Amino acid sequence: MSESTSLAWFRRDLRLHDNAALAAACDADRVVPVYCVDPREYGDRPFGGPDSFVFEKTGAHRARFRLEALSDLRASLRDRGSDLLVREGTPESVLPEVATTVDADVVTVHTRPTPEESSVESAVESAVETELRDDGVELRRFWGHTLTHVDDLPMALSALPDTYTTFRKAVESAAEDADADAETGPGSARGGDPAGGDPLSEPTVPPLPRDAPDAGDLPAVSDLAGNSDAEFDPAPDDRGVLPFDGGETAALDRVESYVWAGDHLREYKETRNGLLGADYSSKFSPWLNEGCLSPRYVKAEVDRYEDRRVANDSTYWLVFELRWRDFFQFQFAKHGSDFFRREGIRERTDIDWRRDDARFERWAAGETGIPFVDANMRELNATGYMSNRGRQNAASFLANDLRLDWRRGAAYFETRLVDYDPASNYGNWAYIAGVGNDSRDRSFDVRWQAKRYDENAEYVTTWLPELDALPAEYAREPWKLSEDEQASYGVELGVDYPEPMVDLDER
Ligand SMILES: Cc1cc2nc3c(=O)[nH]c(=O)nc-3n(C[C@H](O)[C@H](O)[C@H](O)COP(=O)(O)OP(=O)(O)OC[C@H]3O[C@@H](n4cnc5c(N)ncnc54)[C@H](O)[C@@H]3O)c2cc1C
Repeated sequence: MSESTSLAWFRRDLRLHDNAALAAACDADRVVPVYCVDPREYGDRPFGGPDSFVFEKTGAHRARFRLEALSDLRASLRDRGSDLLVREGTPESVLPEVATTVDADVVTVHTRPTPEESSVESAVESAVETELRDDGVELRRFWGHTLTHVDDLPMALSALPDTYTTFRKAVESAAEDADADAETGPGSARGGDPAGGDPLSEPTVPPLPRDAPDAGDLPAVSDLAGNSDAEFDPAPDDRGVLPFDGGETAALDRVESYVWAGDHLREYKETRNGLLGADYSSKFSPWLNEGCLSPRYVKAEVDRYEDRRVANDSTYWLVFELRWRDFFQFQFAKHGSDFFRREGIRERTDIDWRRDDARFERWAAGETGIPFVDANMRELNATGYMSNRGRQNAASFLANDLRLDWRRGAAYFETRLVDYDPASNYGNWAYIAGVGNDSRDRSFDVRWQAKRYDENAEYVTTWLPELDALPAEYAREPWKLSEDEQASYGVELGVDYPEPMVDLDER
């Protein structure tokens, strides 16, 4: 009998642990792991219909992180006698060719609910059907990037509640019922993934077949993100919260150091709104979004921590936040590309969104004259990361104070964020702009927020050293300085630091 062969198509699931697609691929006798560097994910892209603008799809921070993650995955596979084939090209052109070369029977992949990702899957599916029909090759999709498996949702996707609290309560209660079932009897029969809520263990990956083509080289950051990040300096900025090394190895190290060695999980709920330093929040997001870390693995570590150390509001809250992540993933599965419309899923046509390139550029560069917004934008530009508190304020300022098309801000985040995910990013932006999953006013009073979360102006002066000489109140609100005070502190508004773009007193 001839041996069976599978292609394990890696995308944003760059890990060996809890990887349903890889585990299924490893049921075959021979496995060829492949990654496609898809040119559509890089370079300049238009966005937004008639009023369209151009933005760079993947900036240097995320490109760097992704390449490190690929290199780490390749090293792990090589340690196990396998390898990772890396090809530049669209998956629908690369995969049929590799499948033919190694005589594959099946291609396994993790499916994604977001429109661009799922259209690539469809293109691969039809290429495989058209080109490899006589060979009987099939594309098998697996769900593997959320905490709750799609098959375990307590409702159909079409009936998914559009408010987070209703969603969360339903999912929490279903998870409790499943736990009770697991304790009292046989597990429920569920398709797709044998593990239920538990992470899958790493499969045994067979050696790379001898007839597999050459593994190929990884591209350089400059090959992928050469445009708007011409000044990108791969050396980490020492003001950044973490260096964010890409890859599963660094991801598991971060879980170990945040949860166990540093013992930070016990106070996560109290510290999570911080702005400075490595440990006010988990910083798991880049690894979760490139798939170096599975959310089910994180939840299993939280459970273990609750058993061994403490179960409190903080341990609950980390999982609560992971459910927010799930919420937006499932929302995209329900509403699809409606999320990218300016009117959003709520079809709001009553907001007068403006286009003003100069004002947008000031926001993007961190030159608005509002220190709390500027410091956050400069952190994003320098490091690819911004805290959740910062994202809420920077997004709200663009959407609700400047009233610029919120999607342009979201697209800017898409370029820059090291942890960008379409559902988390556009879902949160739409929410704050008032066109997403909440009918309440979600705008932020940026002055109040700065006072509440950066009272001593430590954060703003870290990223705006030109305000360092000022007392905290003025560093937060430099427009209050009289001319005499500007002279005495040596900070001239309009010269050393911009005049504010809007009068926040008129809010
Ligand atoms: C305008 C805006 C854009 C955003 N864009 C992204 C994005 O592209 N990618 C992204 O992962 N997160 C995004 N977020 C959510 C959140 O800001 C980040 O997940 C968080 O700051 C990452 O840091 P952390 O891992 O330390 O978070 P923690 O506070 O430690 O939270 C743990 C995990 O929970 C998840 N999470 C927490 N808050 C949210 C949330 N509001 N929505 C979805 N998931 C959440 C993340 O996976 C995070 O890693 C955005 C938020 C806003 C307001």
